[in-house]
Amino acid sequence: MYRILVINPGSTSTKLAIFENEDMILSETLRHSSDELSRYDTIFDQYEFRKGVIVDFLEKSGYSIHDFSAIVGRGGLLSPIPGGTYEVNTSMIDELKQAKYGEHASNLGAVLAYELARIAGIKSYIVDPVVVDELAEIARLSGHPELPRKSIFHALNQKAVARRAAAELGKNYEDANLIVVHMGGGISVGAHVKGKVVDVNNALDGDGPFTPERSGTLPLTQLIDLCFSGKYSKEWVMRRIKGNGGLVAYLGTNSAIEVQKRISEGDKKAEIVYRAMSYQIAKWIGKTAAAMRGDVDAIVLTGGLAYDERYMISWLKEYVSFIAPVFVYPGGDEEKALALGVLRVLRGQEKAKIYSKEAEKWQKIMSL
Ligand SMILES: Nc1ncnc2c1ncn2[C@@H]1O[C@H](COP(=O)(O)OP(=O)(O)O)[C@@H](O)[C@H]1O
Ligand SMILES: CCCC(=O)OP(=O)(O)O
Repeated sequence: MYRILVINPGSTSTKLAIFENEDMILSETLRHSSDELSRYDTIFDQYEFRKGVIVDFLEKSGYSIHDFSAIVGRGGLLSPIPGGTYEVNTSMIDELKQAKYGEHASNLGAVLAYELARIAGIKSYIVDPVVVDELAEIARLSGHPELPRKSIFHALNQKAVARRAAAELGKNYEDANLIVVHMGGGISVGAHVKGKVVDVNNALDGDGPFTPERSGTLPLTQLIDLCFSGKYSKEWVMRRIKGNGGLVAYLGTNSAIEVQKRISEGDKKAEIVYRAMSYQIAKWIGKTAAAMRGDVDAIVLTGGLAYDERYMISWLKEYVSFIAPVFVYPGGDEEKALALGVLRVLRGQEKAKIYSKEAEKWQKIMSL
């Protein structure tokens, strides 16, 4: 029997789980408020805080770090690579620590898994990191050659729930056309065409609907004016669009649970802002349906916000049900997908990929 520790750092949460083979025997989600996270200047500054959450979880549940066969973390901002299970290595860790490809909580997944695995003398892995890139050539153009579009999204959960939806439709994932919408701290809307995510908004960098903590796409020239007004630093502007944008900017909270409560108590501003977020998500779904020429088998809604049947899900259904049937998978399958990715490697069904080799191969293909 293999016992696997799963570490999933999100922008608003840390999710932990313990698997014995395919079975999840324990799990916990710790939610982090924007105030709590605003104490840290960089993602790496959160390392001790997030590690403390894991140590507490293990202590509470009576496990030691020596009880595991392997540790798997959510994969962060690396060079673009194909999907799969990767063994964590030092070149990956160096890039994540330096935030070479940007700052996001998922950068801590590999680092935490690696450091804890080192103590236990076992291996650590990541699966389908946020930089999985399957974009169609046409989707890479932004409107200016110096600013190509990038594939940064909830690849792990998008792929996992897309397979679940395809199975529900009686199809193989490789034969299905799906729009998958992950709604967490960030929001990504992916066009899954026959097993590949051929288009998706960059969920991290100012592209897409606004989210619990991000601004999404902003009016471009107004943003440029703000940046050059002389009043703000680059760091300040970055913070305003990532971490302090979206619900945090309008309502002072990254918690949709809190926003729902305010709406049910009659708070009109909370209702307008939350409705605007659903309206923007719906517009991205419509735009993605057009990119798929309307050939959509199902729309899949997932992530933390998909628990909100009363407002978010019912509003979205009003807007987009005309496109295709809507499946709702609240939360998602991230922890299971991480554990299964590692199990395939431990059982010898798949070889773990090597990060630098895959990144190099990808770069060669892209420069053809
Ligand atoms: N039961 C729920 N009802 C409504 N919103 C929820 C619920 N659970 C979580 N959320 C909201 O989902 C968002 C976080 O989603 P999640 O997928 O856990 O994000 P992340 O992994 O980015 O931290 C938060 O705004 C949180 O308040
Ligand atoms: C970096 C893209 C994935 C993302 O936005 O994750 P969170 O929802 O955890 O912030």
